[in-house]
This record gives sequence, C-alpha cells and structure tokens, in this order.
Amino acid sequence: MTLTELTARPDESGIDTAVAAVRRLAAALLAAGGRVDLDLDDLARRLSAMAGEVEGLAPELADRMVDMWSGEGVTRHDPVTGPENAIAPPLVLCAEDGGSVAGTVNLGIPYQGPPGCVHGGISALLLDHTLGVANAHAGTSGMTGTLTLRYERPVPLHTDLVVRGWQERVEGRKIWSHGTITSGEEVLVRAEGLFIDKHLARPGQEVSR
Ligand SMILES: CCCCC/C=C\C/C=C\C/C=C\C/C=C\CCCC(=O)SCCNC(=O)CCNC(=O)[C@H](O)C(C)(C)COP(=O)(O)OP(=O)(O)OC[C@H]1O[C@@H](n2cnc3c(N)ncnc32)[C@H](O)[C@@H]1OP(=O)(O)O
Repeated sequence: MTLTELTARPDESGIDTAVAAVRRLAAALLAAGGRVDLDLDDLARRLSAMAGEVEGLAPELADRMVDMWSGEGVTRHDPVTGPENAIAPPLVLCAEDGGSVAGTVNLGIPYQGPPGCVHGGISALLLDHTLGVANAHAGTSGMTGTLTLRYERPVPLHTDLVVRGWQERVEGRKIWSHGTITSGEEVLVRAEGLFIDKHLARPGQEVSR
C-alpha cells in the first residue's frame, strides 16, 4: 500500500533543520536540568544572541501570516505536524485505506505529564489536530466545537505511538469524528470530536476551505 502523506514531511535542509535543532536543544536542556557542569548564564547569552539575529530578519507579522496560510502552509506551522514549529513533535499523517488518517510519533520529556508518561493535554492536542486533518481528508472540515477524551491507559514516553483519526458522519454543519492513540494493539486514549463547518478567512484571502 502506498501511503499518501497529508502533512509536510520535514525537509533535510533549511528552516526545518534549524527548527529541529531548536527542538533538540529544548529537550537537551530539560534532560540536563540546572545542575550540569556548564556556564548556563553564558549559554543563555549565546542563545539569546542567536534568537535576536533571527528576530531581526523576520518580515512584518502580517506578511508572514499571509505566507504561512498560503498553499500547503496549513501543514507547515501548526503545533502538531508543522516542521517549522519547534513545539510540534512533528507528527506526519498519512491517509489509510477506509478513509482514516494516521501517523506514528515517539514523544520525549518535553511532552511529559505524569512521571514517564505523556501529558493528557498533549494527547488532546494530537487528537484534536488529527481529527481535523481526517475531516479535511474526508472533504468536510471545520472548527472544533467539542472534544471529548477518554484516557484508558497512561501513554508512555519514548514509545512508538500511533495517532489515528477518522470522520464518522456529517449532518448539516455538524461533523462527528473519532480518534485513538494506540501502542501496539492497545488503545490508550479515545477521542470524539464535534466539529462545526465554519472557516475563518486565511490572511490575505477570502474565506476558504
Ligand atoms: C492548523 C489549524 C487550522 C484550522 C483550520 C480549520 C479548518 C480545517 C481546514 C483544513 C484542515 C487541515 C488541518 C486542520 C487540523 C486541525 C484543526 C484544528 C482545529 C482547531 O483547533 S479549531 C480552534 C478551536 N475551536 C474554536 O476556536 C471554535 C470557537 N467557537 C466558534 O467559533 C463557534 O462557537 C463555532 C464555530 C464552534 C460554532 O459557532 P456558530 O455560530 O457557527 O454555531 P451556531 O450557533 O450557528 O450553531 C450551529 C450548531 O452547532 C451547535 N454548536 C455550536 N457550537 C458548538 C460547540 N462548541 N459544540 C458543539 N455543538 C456546537 C449548535 O448547538 C447548533 O446546533 P443546532 O443546529 O442543532 O442547534
């Protein structure tokens, strides 16, 4: 089966690799903690200088927003799949037979809630977005109205997890979608979402789908 990718796979050069380095640094700082044999004040100065260098190059926010939301932009900057977003794992979602979408992700300590486990809000974030992509894939999408999660088992860190979503049914402007996070055969989290077919205008464009 050839999997159709619905979200952006990170590029191996350019912005995606710079963002991947930032993601790695955030995880490394969290892993190291404050009691390391390193001049953290000096490190902070060097990192702040780098941040200032990039900030100084950024276009006007309004222009950047137009750029972000044009073309495939929707898949590049979001906090779940976006390779340009350092807080995204990032999750790559593919279409599956039967209309569902799914991707595998392995989450480290920046996403920790209970000891050694993924934070419940992170599970909700991954599922909210995955259901949204499943809706877009099915052809009728909208904004999340209500999202209900059932946390069946603790979600382990440092483990391959499959995040899956599919659209159940559409009635008028209401879209019901379901999803799961699984490890092997075991369902760890179940989600039910009620999305409302409403679309905000993308910056620089009329309302679009
Ligand atoms: C990267 C993110 C991109 C987001 C793009 C969005 C679209 C997708 C496009 C491409 C897809 C690609 C990727 C997308 C991936 C992820 C998507 C992320 C999703 C989000 O992250 S999105 C942010 C969180 N989300 C909000 O920020 C919503 C704030 N909220 C509102 O904007 C309104 O509140 C709204 C629109 C919900 C309703 O407003 P409205 O005025 O259109 O609705 P109205 O009153 O006409 O009700 C009509 C019928 O829906 C029922 N109803 C109303 N509200 C309900 C609710 N909350 N729950 C359950 N049922 C509800 C009524 O009870 C009535 O039912 P009935 O007809 O039976 O009486």
